[in-house]
Amino acid sequence: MYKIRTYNTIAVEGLDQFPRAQYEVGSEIAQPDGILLRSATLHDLTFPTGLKAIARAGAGVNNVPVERCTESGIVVFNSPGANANAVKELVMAGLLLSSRGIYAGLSYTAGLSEVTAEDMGPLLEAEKKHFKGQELMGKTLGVVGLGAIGSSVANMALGMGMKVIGYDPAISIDAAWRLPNQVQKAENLQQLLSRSDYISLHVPAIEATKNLINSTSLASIKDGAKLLNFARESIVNTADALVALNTGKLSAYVTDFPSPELINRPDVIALPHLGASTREAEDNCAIMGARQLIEFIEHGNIRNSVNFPNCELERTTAYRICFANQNVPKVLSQVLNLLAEENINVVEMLNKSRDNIAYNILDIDSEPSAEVLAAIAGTEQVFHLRSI
Ligand SMILES: NC(=O)C1=CN([C@@H]2O[C@H](COP(=O)(O)OP(=O)(O)OC[C@H]3O[C@@H](n4cnc5c(N)ncnc54)[C@H](O)[C@@H]3O)[C@@H](O)[C@H]2O)C=CC1
Ligand SMILES: O=C(O)CCC(=O)C(=O)O
Repeated sequence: MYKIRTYNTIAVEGLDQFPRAQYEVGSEIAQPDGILLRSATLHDLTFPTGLKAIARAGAGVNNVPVERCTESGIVVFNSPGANANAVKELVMAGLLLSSRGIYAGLSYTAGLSEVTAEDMGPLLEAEKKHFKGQELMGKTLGVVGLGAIGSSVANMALGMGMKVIGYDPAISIDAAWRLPNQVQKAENLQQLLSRSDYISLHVPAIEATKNLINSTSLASIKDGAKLLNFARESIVNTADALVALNTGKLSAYVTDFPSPELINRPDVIALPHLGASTREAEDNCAIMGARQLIEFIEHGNIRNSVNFPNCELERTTAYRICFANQNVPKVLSQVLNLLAEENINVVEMLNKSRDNIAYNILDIDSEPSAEVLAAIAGTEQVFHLRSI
């Protein structure tokens, strides 16, 4: 019986992927083979013995100690693109909320319950001047990070008649293909900031993006620009953003990651991390995460990992060995020799590497003995071995 520990509320559609005859799934499981989670932080987790993989039902893995997982041979997955549409739609709402008097107007009308039907019309017509906004059409949106969400946001904005400028120094080939050619390329962040009426952030929370938006970068923005942060709190220096709001340099800050000093300001739209909170996105992420765990646990296949090479081999025999090693010469040949000494034939194999990790899937024609498995596990540079 395999065991999956869940953190956070995971969509039932994802949990239903685990056949209950083979899997026990729950939030109280102590010695799991796999973990399926959303935003819960695992940084203080002591890895339970036997933990093989962690699947983040979502995009950002800043809540997972990825480096420590790699050192312990634990594969970490995310679900790329699975919630991109949900975030894009909320960015669209953020653009509109920061441009039109929607929130202030709603608050105003909510206080009119005592006004008579006769007085209502004239009153609204007299007061609406307080809630005038601006249109998005013709304005420039700067998109920082052109991955799954950023490229989708860029497309949406073009569809709304905006001009779009994008910045992503590490854009993937797939993401570049997804981008319409109307998206102008910024040579650097400063150029993007200086040309944008709206700036939307879609980068991961990593060391390189910490405080990406700070007093120095904010100095480059157009007076009165609006900033949208649906990425992570750490990407914007809140104190510096507040100064920019107070001086009018920024006219609005829309954030999915508010801190206390941002609450109850008319120029801040603060949401409780709602970017991916749609039924569709939660289903997509949970299903993707669950399937990735099942593939890995049952077959050693790796799809959408953030720390191991992706490596998938259709199963050709009843016996499969999967192992990871430091990406140096001769390790694979040593393992093949150990198998050959036991007269075990390799029917199919796949070897993939990523940075300093190599991962191997070997379909073999007979069951490996405990001795040969121990010899492989003891091979220098091998740090993860399973016989499935
Ligand atoms: N508010 C919410 O509920 C959600 C927030 N997110 C956040 O959005 C982030 C992005 O998500 P995806 O687009 O799905 O990820 P992605 O991996 O598809 O795209 C991220 C892009 O950022 C680029 N990038 C990295 N460093 C950069 C830098 N310094 N400057 C400019 N670009 C840089 C990468 O090259 C990549 O193209 C996630 O890491 C997560 O933190 C994601 C989903 C939901
Ligand atoms: O699970 C969630 O609601 C958060 C999603 C998110 O932030 C992400 O996918 O990076």
